[in-house]
Amino acid sequence: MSSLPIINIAPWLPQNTDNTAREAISKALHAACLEFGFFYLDISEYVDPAVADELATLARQFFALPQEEKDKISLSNQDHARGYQRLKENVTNGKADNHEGLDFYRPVENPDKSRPLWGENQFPSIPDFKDKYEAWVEKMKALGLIVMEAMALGLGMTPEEWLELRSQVDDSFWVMRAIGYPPLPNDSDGFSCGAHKDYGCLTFLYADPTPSALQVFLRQTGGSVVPDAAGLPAEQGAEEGIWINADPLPGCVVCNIGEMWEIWTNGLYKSTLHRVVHRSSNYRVSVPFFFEPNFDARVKPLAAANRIQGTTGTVPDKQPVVYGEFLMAKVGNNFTGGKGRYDD
Ligand SMILES: O=C(O)CCC(=O)C(=O)O
Ligand SMILES: [Fe+2]
Repeated sequence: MSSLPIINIAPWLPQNTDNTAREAISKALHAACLEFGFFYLDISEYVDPAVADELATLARQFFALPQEEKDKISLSNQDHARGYQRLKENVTNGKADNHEGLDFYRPVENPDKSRPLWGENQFPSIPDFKDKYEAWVEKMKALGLIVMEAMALGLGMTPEEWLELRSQVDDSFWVMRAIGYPPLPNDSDGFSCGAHKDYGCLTFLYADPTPSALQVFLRQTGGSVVPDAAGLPAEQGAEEGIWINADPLPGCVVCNIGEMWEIWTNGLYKSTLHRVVHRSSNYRVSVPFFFEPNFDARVKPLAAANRIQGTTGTVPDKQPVVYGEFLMAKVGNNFTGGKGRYDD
């Protein structure tokens, strides 16, 4: 059992126009982001859950291929970001993660694989794979804008303020991943995926039904400091709280906010640590979609957040970032030290 809220996005779908219902959802999003930074988003009225299942099945087919087949679309053929990444190639907090992955990013004009992040996506030659994944990307991009608008209202933004925020996310530099997790060996002191915060805007995670794999760190004053936090940035490692399971729920994606929301809200909303510890005997598959700001978006504290904070005292403004520069700094390590995307 977990205590993360379940929020149904249905009232915000274009065909539904009941403003009272929309406001209630926006309030629920605001409360969830203040308290957890994580929630279940019920999208069963938006997509047929069978479509998400198909993505997991396709990913499973790919990961089941012989190693040399998978290596044919290795990220080292490209910009070291787009493509297949072997088991344990990703490193978080100094430890190899017990997963393999396949990453796709927003296509770029004039691709150049010698430039970080600027190469071309590589799709497996499994029938339907490319079409089904591209269709999901389109669905999730549209969902990103819907959730952002609902959150803007929850934060008390005016329609004009929303339009300005919308212009920062309307050409999202999105990332789509398929991740394959063999069981973590019992004697391993590592993680399937080490504790990290997502660095962008909104993550929509669909995972197969495997329970007790994804864990979310609930901040609780008086709880113990982050266990197993070795290697985390000090201010994160010093947070107090407990780990809870965020098991998949039918019809829902697990949604969490990334570090860009911390900046937009000047720390009012916190991006939350999570990790994967998969010790059951099956091969687990998850397919997160990362809805991110535009590459050139200048992300800075929003006036609406300052209005809320103004009532509780003065909070120093967080430093603005240009999303693309922030992203390059995050993944830049991949290209030099062979470090992974979750490393700070
Ligand atoms: O596989 C999961 O459940 C979570 C993956 C994750 O946190 C990520 O890719 O950022
Ligand atoms: Fe994550």
